[in-house]
Amino acid sequence: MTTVEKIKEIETEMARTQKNKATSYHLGQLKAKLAKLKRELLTPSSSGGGGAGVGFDVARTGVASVGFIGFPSVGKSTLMSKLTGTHSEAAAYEFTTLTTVPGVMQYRGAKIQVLDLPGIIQGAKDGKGRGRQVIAVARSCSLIFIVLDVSKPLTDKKLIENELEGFGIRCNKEPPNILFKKKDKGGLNITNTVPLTHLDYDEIRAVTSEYRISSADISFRCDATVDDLIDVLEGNRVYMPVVYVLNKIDAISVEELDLIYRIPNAVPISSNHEWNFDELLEKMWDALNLVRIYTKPHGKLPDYSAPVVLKRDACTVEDFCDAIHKQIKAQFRHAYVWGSSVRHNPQRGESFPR
Ligand SMILES: Nc1nc2c(ncn2[C@@H]2O[C@H](COP(=O)(O)OP(=O)(O)OP(=O)(O)O)[C@@H](O)[C@H]2O)c(=O)[nH]1
Ligand SMILES: [K+]
Ligand SMILES: [Mg+2]
Repeated sequence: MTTVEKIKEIETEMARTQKNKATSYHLGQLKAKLAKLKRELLTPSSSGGGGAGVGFDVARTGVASVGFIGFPSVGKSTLMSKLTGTHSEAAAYEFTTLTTVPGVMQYRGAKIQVLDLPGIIQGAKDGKGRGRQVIAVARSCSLIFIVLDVSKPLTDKKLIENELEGFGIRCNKEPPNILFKKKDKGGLNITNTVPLTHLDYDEIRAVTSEYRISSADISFRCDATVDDLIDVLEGNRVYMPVVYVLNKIDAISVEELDLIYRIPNAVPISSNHEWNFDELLEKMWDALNLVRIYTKPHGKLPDYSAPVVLKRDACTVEDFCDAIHKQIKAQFRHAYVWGSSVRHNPQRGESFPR
């Protein structure tokens, strides 16, 4: 039996098992087995799985990257060409784009790489079409635009999310707050700081036993599900910011537009007409979580024309120096930093430990 067939079998078994006290151990075990099989699909050693490959891996530039994921002909390439000025073939037939097409966008002083990708189909994560290579590229981006055609059923949104989930990508989700520490002996020590309403002891035991963990401290600091626990044990999940780009609003009525505006993290646009690009770019900027740093020569005004742009989780004075030139740190003495994160304006940033 192939891995995909084994996955199918477990999913069928799960669908016919009702969740109750008596079955929770069994269901926990099935979920853990499923997660392990899915990991097999993602590891390069298994047939056809793993990383991107020819035509899919492209040179990375810019401080951040945005990957476009969606079903065929939703307008990904049209959007890419309009945003970056780089031509990516767009046409009325499906699978016009067959490889990764990179482009660069300049926004608020930041150089952002945009990756137009081939359309995916349902079952992509299991190896249908080029889906796996496509999603592997998306996994390495800083942000994903899930592009949807608003004249198609909105259930497409869930289908795409499922494909990404199956590839270990978690959309707009924080990592579950579960502390896990494996030990050599002492058995399982399970504690929780909040009531666990989705998870019982049997399920936890089923999962840990499936992963051959007999001794560990597990501390739940959130109302976790069994999937959250498995995510922590698997450890290779990517917690990805996602913006839902609802394209082709020129093809629907104002009443329909009112409805789709309620979807969280979504921006309705028309790629063809360049409608609402401002809102899209603002959402993109917020989701990328970047900071702009302006240099100020001693006794002069800051140069507001060309910021150094860094990621918010890596924007210390040291990161700043490294972004300019690797050698700067050697001569560096101190910097004065103004802004919202400092204790007082300006704050003196000392030299780095060497
Ligand atoms: N009405 C309307 N049509 C659009 C819009 N954006 C794109 N299209 C049309 O949708 C069709 C597909 O556009 P593409 O940009 O090739 O779509 P894609 O998602 O890149 O397609 P694949 O590469 O095949 O997956 C083309 O005929 C476009 O002209 C839009 O805003 N409104
Ligand atoms: K197309
Ligand atoms: Mg395309």
